[in-house]
Amino acid sequence: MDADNRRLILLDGKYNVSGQPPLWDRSSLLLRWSRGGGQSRWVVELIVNVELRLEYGQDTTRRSLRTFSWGGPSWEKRVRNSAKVRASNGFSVLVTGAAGFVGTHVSAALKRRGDGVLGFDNFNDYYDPSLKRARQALLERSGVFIVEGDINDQALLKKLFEVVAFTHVMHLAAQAGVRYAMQNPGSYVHSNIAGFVSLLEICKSANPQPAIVWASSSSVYGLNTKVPFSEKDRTDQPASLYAATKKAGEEIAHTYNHIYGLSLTGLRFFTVYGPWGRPDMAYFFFTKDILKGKSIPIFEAANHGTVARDFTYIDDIVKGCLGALDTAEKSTGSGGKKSGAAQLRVFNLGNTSPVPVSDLVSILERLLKVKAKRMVMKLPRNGDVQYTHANISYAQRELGYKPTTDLQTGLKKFVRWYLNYYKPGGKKSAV
Ligand SMILES: O=C(O)[C@H]1O[C@H](OP(=O)(O)OP(=O)(O)OC[C@H]2O[C@@H](n3ccc(=O)[nH]c3=O)[C@H](O)[C@@H]2O)[C@H](O)[C@@H](O)[C@H]1O
Repeated sequence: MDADNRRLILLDGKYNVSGQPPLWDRSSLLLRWSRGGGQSRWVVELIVNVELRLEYGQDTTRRSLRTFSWGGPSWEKRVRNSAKVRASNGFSVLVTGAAGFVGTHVSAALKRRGDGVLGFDNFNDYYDPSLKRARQALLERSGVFIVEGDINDQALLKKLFEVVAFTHVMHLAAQAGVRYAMQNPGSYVHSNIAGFVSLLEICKSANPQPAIVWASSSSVYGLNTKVPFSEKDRTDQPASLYAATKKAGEEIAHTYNHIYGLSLTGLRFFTVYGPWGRPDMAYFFFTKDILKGKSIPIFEAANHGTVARDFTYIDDIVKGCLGALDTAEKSTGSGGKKSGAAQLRVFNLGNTSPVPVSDLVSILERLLKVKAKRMVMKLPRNGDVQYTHANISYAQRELGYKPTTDLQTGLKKFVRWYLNYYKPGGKKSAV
């Protein structure tokens, strides 16, 4: 919509965004006495206060992106208890996206080794929120409290930093999924860009500033054809808005590191899978549909080219995340002021052995003992790339990262969890 169109529709009073009140209620009419060209007249001016933020920065289309209630002495006590460090030299970690797939596993692992962990999640309905609630229940049993809120809520984040002096932030809250970006682009900007900036704003002003480890993505390599992907490769041709927002996150990280001395480590995850995984991912919904006898779309590239992923098992990713936290140096600033250069890193966390999607389906068939109804389709141009393959030598050297789970072994664990979780009366197994 061009500016003039927008103005006309605004004058009509019909233009609104995602069920929000019309934008013009923030606008005003001005009556001005104008002189010029030998004439004097009254001029009516419409001051249009259009905030693009309303279109892309806010995502109110989701049921769960609502206002949350928080605060009060018993709430603060729960926050403090959850974040309390039990091991000597342990960390106090704020984990955003704690009810998510990776967030749950990382929170549980940190808690197990005696770190203080406070979870944070908005429980949005991108996929079945009951799975997030089940993960929350698991974490609660191990002593991790998840604060319900959105990372764009600066008052809430600020409050958390007043209650707890977090040493680290593990930032995993994000809008994931490469294909969904075409349906709901605003949700990617809301979480992965505006939300990240909101969090960094609070971290930069915190005293002490925490060190931040956050989830980037293998998708930043976009249309690159040189494999394996190395951190030194170009990342300027993303194939999806998801990838573009993760790439933007890496640039934003650079800025906050440069200006405020925040210690920042980005982790480029490669197609993470495993128990308690994300139902929007192919291995998960393939399992569901194979069991239901539904056909599954298997993508192939032009000329029957193989589509493959460097599928990485969740336990390996968790080790990489902990390695990143353990080697993160302190931020150098305090109260919004930098006092020296701070650490800035980006690592690939992959498995270094890409597997064709058709082989993934064969493994699932064997494990489920059901023949899949395969429907081979051309790779759609909606965000997917043909191939991913991580070079992990940098993470190996710096983080001691060494993936040990092949796809067959990892999927076996996933399928065992899946069958147990979705059986009648299931949903209680441990991480
Ligand atoms: O590494 C990442 O950073 C990203 O990993 C994940 O993206 P992808 O690698 O695309 O995973 P996923 O959708 O499971 O598709 C797997 C394979 O199945 C193929 N695929 C997919 C759907 C389908 O219907 N058919 C099909 O063949 C498809 O072509 C692909 O080859 C995360 O979702 C994303 O959030 C991000 O974290």
